[in-house]
Amino acid sequence: MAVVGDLALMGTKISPNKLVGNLEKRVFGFPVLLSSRFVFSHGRKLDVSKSRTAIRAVMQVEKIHSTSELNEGCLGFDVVSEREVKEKGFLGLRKTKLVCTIGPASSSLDELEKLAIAGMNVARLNMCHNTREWQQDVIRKIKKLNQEKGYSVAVMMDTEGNQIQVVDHGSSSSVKAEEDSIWYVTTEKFEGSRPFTIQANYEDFAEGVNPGDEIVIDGGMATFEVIERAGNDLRCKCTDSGLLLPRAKLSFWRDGKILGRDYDLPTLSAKDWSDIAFGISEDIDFIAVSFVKDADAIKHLKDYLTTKSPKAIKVLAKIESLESLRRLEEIVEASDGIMIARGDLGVEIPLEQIPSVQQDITYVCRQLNKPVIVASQLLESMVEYPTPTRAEVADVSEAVRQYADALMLSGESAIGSYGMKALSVLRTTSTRMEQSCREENRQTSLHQRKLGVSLPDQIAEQICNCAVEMADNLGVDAIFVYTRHGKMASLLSRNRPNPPIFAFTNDNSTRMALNLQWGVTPLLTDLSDDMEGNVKKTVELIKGKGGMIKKEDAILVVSDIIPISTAQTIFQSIQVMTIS
Ligand SMILES: Nc1ncnc2c1ncn2[C@@H]1O[C@H](COP(=O)(O)OP(=O)(O)O)[C@@H](O)[C@H]1O
Ligand SMILES: C=C(OP(=O)(O)O)C(=O)O
Ligand SMILES: [K+]
Ligand SMILES: [Mg+2]
Repeated sequence: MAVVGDLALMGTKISPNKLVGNLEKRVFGFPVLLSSRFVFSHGRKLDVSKSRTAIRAVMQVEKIHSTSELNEGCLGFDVVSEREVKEKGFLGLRKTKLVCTIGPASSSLDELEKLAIAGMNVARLNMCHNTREWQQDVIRKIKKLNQEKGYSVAVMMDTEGNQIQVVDHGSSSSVKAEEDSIWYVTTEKFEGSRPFTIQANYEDFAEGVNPGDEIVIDGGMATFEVIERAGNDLRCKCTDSGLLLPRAKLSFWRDGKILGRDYDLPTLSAKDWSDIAFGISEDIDFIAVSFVKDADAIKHLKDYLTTKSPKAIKVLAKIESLESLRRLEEIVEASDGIMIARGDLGVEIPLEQIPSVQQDITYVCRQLNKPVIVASQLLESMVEYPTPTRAEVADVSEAVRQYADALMLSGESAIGSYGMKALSVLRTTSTRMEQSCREENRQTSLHQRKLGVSLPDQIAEQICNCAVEMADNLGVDAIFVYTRHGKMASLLSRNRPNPPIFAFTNDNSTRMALNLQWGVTPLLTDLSDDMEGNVKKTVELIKGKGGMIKKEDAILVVSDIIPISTAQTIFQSIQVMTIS
């Protein structure tokens, strides 16, 4: 190993241009066997308040050895990504992650495996539907497929929540409300259906509603005008005819504005807590919390999970109400990720606001480095038909262009006959748009807010920003990151690099959590404090897979492996190597 340069920088600001400039001079001047390496090191005793602390950036050029004394080990490459790399090469890997809601149409082992093969990264169980036994059976089937067949599908539980704005007309199919017909909305509970009667699921649903107010069903499926209020019940006239579906959602409007209603109900109901306990015992990976109002419920759940769950379950907040939009930043900060639940959001805010709200939420999530899922009605027509509408394809493309981390199917995969086809539309549409974004170099216009407060966090962030700029400028084939908790992988992903990010971790919950992160392929492997050894070992293991990594492929390596022993120095580094 020859140290060819040594520069000491004051503070944490390191110009990416300078790094890239140096790298180009060095790397391209050397034969392919040589690699260039930047090491930023800092001791644990560094005091953040002392901003003048010098950080040494040591530039080294070393020969990558192809040694035979590698640690024994294996590489948890899921079968789907492995096949995709072999078929399409590193740059052909899809970046946008796919979530599928599992329902009666997709719950058999066979159907689940088909979805896994077609690219499902996360399976979602909506706790509004079906029984505990059914849910348990689905979760166990997914775990079985992962274990026995080498898939890596994470499991997400989506809480029922206190869904108060739900009404039912007592029939399992839709009912048409004709213009001028008179209907009753009642809190009375009865079995079966009564003509022109809708049951509300919450006693006080009519609180504060006056005659003349409008009731809008499912964001515009049908509209009623309130004629009279009698106790808790409402007598209404249909002013815009349309369909009432089972479990329809409603909103109240006055003078063209939605009535924001503050029901004093906890975000997580007693049933939700019981479902969460069940989820922990079934080793699920994500909990998506419905109808989040503020950060408190998220913090509460995260505290609860810290004491009750042996592994790190990630908590996602669903943005689907006016309240959650008003407190967006605090909710995003408190959670591990966000779902833009456009179904209910479209009931709570005017539909025409959904596209801009979606854009705002995806932007805030990227700034605060939290993965974001765009959900609901992406390919709704495919619940019935084998092809999507052109408008649906355009909607999916736009979500990908906004760099959402993940796209979600609901009824398309839960009850539709064309779940597999819908998933393949998401796959091909996202791959196409990702390619356009790369060609246009769109990610260079991303402005990332500085996140890190402590010096180590600032260093990690700067390293990842620089690493991605280098990776894109150099046109490397892949980025390798060695990470225990996934932090560096997510900071790299946040910059939406052109090459794929392979995240090597020794923690299965990190691996599963990274399933939602744009452009990251998580791999499970044992890691040691010896970075050199980790890199050599994983490169050899990938080489051993055959047909994946080629001679002269350039790999950019980032590491944040923090030594278990606190006495040791933390090494965070960017290294570029060429495969020999
Ligand atoms: N586990 C399930 N069992 C039965 N039906 C389900 C299940 N999950 C979802 N569905 C069906 O798929 C539709 C779309 O799913 P989703 O968007 O999650 O629910 P919802 O429409 O209730 O918000 C639901 O309306 C429901 O008919
Ligand atoms: C995803 C959503 O939530 P759910 O399907 O649970 O209503 C939504 O409202 O868009
Ligand atoms: K739900
Ligand atoms: Mg919802």
